[in-house]
Amino acid sequence: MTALDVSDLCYSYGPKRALDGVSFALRPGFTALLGPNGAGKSTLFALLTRLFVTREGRITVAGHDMAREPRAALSKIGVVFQQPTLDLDMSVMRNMRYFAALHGIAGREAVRRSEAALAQLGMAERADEKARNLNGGHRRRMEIARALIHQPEVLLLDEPTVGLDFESRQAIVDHVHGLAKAGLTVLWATHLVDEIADGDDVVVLHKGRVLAHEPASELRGGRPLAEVFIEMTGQKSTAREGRG
Ligand SMILES: Nc1ncnc2c1ncn2[C@@H]1O[C@H](COP(=O)(O)OP(=O)(O)OP(=O)(O)O)[C@@H](O)[C@H]1O
Repeated sequence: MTALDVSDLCYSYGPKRALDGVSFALRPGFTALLGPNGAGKSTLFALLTRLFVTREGRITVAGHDMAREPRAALSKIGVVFQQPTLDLDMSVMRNMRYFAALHGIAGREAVRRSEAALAQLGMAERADEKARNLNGGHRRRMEIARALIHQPEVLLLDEPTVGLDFESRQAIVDHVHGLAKAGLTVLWATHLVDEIADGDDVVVLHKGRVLAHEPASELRGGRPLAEVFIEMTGQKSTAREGRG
């Protein structure tokens, strides 16, 4: 059983077909959802987190059908959206505990899990700092830690490094690869090929369709991934966005 299985998923905004028969099954580890702007990545994430609902196609999370057992399915998903959603006036730990409470986790257990999740992102020593005082990279790492608090099987991240400098991006990419190596199923939406390692799987999404799903090393076949991406989509991956 794969942790995330998407089958024949379709979604339209009025006459605009945003997803058109999207299917993939993820194995544990890091999968990049690579697509240019407008490919349908955010629409897919909205369906995977049940912000949007569709009758066309099926989503299964850890064996739970999203349409028939949404609670069970959602309890297995951790998500980091593109837009930050922290309370800047609360400390890191308070943000974590608040989120834990939303999952019905309180008291010592909430503290224990918060500390463990923060440690996984190299944020343990910042637990007492106010979120407002953190830099952008640390805020993002805290949001990722927060998404792990209910111990999901699948972690979804929608372009999590947007707006960050090169070092912050790299630290986040490395941390999340570490989580994937430890057995988490990660789906990382991006249009930046330099966030993808050769050992990662890649789902290439373009105009609402899956053009490829294979390990990065096979997809690029000895060529730079950026070149293959441009060839497939006709769009440039702005690999150096945020640098300098
Ligand atoms: N509310 C909407 N109404 C109409 N069309 C929409 C709406 N939201 C998205 N679309 C269209 O659906 C398609 C997929 O958009 P989506 O935002 O899912 O892509 P994306 O890959 O996440 O792109 P980006 O990286 O720019 O967020 C695009 O053609 C977009 O213009």
